[in-house]
Amino acid sequence: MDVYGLTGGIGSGKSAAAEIFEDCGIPVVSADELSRVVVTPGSEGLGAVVAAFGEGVLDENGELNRRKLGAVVFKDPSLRQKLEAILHPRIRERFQDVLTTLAATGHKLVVYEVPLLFETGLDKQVKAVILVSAPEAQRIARVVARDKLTEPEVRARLAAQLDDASRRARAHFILENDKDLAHLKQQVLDLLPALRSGTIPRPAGEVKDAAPARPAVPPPPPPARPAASVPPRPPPLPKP
Ligand SMILES: CC(C)(COP(=O)(O)OP(=O)(O)OC[C@H]1O[C@@H](n2cnc3c(N)ncnc32)[C@H](O)[C@@H]1O)[C@@H](O)C(=O)NCCC(=O)NCCS
Ligand SMILES: Nc1ncnc2c1ncn2[C@@H]1O[C@H](COP(=O)(O)OP(=O)(O)OP(=O)(O)O)[C@@H](O)[C@H]1O
Repeated sequence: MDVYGLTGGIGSGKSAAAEIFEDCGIPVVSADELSRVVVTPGSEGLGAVVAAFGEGVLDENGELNRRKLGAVVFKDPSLRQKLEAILHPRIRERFQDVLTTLAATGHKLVVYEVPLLFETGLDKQVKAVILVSAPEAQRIARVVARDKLTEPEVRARLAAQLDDASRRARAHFILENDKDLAHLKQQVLDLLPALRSGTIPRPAGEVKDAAPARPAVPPPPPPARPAASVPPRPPPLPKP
């Protein structure tokens, strides 16, 4: 089964692109969603988070207070790494379970939406990387408008992620999401034949760094002068 990684910085439009893939009948698994599944109340994952960060990260219903935990871990890289060390192996395990189920139901390809695809080295394990890209200011404005995070909170997450230029250099396909959703949708539709056939271009960074390619067919030699163009020798002069 072919796994395509879908990634991008915060607010780039990963979920928007994921929805379009799903509308096209391609299953999408979201690492953000799995990161919620592994900390549901009563789960072993939530127990591990509480053991590491204390009961203070739970709300009155015993659920993880994600905003509170986010405020803690995005201020301190060592605490963020501590949380990632708890959650990432559990997310990976869950993903393998979902993959097994999808393969058993006859699916040939799946899109895995992972914000930290490059940061976790997962880009090396997928068939190809699809990047959703948009200018930083636009991404911040979108997330703030979504009313989920404040601008300083978004900036703190940005700081914990790879920059977009590095992502662009390493992605096989780039969806430019700096216009409306119809523009994004058209790019996803244009991408489908390549994903279905497995035709993967080289990342822009690799192409730029590579030695100039030799022409596939050497240029033809210059044409030989046609014999007919040689003026005929004049007949020998009569002997005196
Ligand atoms: C800190 C948590 C509880 C905050 O939860 P919250 O509901 O506010 O955010 P959510 O999980 O929906 O993530 C929203 C976006 O934040 C960014 N983000 C999330 N985790 C991280 C991280 N560890 N590093 C950088 N950016 C991150 C991503 O762009 C993501 O799409 C949560 O993000 C979390 O558990 N993070 C650690 C797990 C992780 O690395 N998840 C990313 C998927 S691999
Ligand atoms: N092309 C677009 N035009 C207008 N709004 C958009 C566009 N793309 C995405 N949005 C909106 O911007 C917000 C962020 O998009 P989305 O949630 O898809 O990003 P994301 O990369 O999944 O974000 P996060 O990293 O926070 O999970 C959403 O409210 C979404 O509806």
